[in-house]
Amino acid sequence: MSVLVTGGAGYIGSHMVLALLDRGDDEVVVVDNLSTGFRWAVAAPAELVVADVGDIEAMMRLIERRSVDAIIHFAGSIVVPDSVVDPLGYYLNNTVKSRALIEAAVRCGVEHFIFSSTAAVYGMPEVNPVGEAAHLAPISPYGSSKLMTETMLKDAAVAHPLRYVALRYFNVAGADPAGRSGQSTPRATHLIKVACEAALGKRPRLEVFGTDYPTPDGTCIRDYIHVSDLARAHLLALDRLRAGAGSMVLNCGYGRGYSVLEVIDAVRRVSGVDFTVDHAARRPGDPAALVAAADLIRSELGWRAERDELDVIVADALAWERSLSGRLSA
Ligand SMILES: NC(=O)c1ccc[n+]([C@@H]2O[C@H](COP(=O)([O-])OP(=O)(O)OC[C@H]3O[C@@H](n4cnc5c(N)ncnc54)[C@H](O)[C@@H]3O)[C@@H](O)[C@H]2O)c1
Ligand SMILES: O=c1ccn([C@@H]2O[C@H](COP(=O)(O)OP(=O)(O)O[C@H]3O[C@H](CO)[C@@H](O)[C@H](O)[C@H]3O)[C@@H](O)[C@H]2O)c(=O)[nH]1
Repeated sequence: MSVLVTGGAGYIGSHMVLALLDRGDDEVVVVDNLSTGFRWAVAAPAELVVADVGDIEAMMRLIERRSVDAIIHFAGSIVVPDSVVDPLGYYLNNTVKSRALIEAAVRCGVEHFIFSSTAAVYGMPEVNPVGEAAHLAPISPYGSSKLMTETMLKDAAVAHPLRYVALRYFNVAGADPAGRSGQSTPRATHLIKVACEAALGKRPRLEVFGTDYPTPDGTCIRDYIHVSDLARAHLLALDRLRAGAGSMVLNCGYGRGYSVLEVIDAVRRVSGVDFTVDHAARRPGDPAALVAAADLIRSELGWRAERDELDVIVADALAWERSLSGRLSA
């Protein structure tokens, strides 16, 4: 039996492949169209198939050839502001193509499906920490495209012998502690990555988007989760599904938030570099605070955080950023 990891050449997917291989699950096949991922990010002996998850026939052939019993679906488009500019592109890549993949799974009898959802399904939550039962009101096409996939999975799981876990990631950060993978996308927009680039002189400065939010220091608060802790949550979800558990929707965060200024302090502290920080206008669509209620994932999966110190997340991200320059041309 193989695990199919879509988007396994990308940031989080490449850590998932490492987590599977590290625990001895060697039958791993990756599907990635390399639109933002990297061939080198797929660790051996995982097989990389360069294909599009929307190609239902190709997905069915692959599922049959590798006897896939579980799909972990990371492939997608991820930049929230881009989704506002190109909503139909986001609905195509995230929703329409996920529908094709789910149909391939159903037609081939794959019973276990894990989906990368997002805290963006909550929009601007009225209460923090935000629980899984909170009102779902995405404010971007990106968040809507992910919520629509959650809905398809919910309905498909009623009609077919398919069980799924939708994991709603909060802000994913950090890198493999052993230095084998990390966030590599050029022109990244994520705060910790951008701050590490500024600390290493790859950017002239960091801009703080908004200092007048109703938070203690006026900047936005987010729940940053280490990518290795997140990958481990997927392993546990996979084990639960294979053991017969029912479908679940779970937040992935630590339940603790840090402001933009606290993150900048951590990057300055860990790097020892006092890089330039400018105050800028609010970025459209940013909620003031987004922190996970993280009890359900602990009770349902027995998940425990291992790298939840902000300085550890930053140190891993910084180490990866230092090692990155030579790799991107590969
Ligand atoms: N990074 C975060 O903070 C975050 C937060 C919440 C949810 N997520 C979700 O996690 C998943 C992975 O995100 P990431 O940060 O690793 O992004 P990423 O861009 O590094 O990885 C996405 C991968 O999917 C591939 N891909 C995209 N469209 C494809 C398609 N149609 N067919 C085949 N491959 C395709 C890309 O080439 C890339 O390798 C995404 O679904 C994203 O929405 C990420
Ligand atoms: O140069 C920067 C970059 C970010 N920020 C701020 O930092 C915070 C975090 O921003 P970012 O790292 O871009 O993450 P989010 O916009 O919170 O979105 C991430 O986290 C969401 C879940 O919480 C996911 O759905 C998204 O895919 C993922 O990009 C926000 O307040 C931003 O305004 C800055 O001030 N300056």
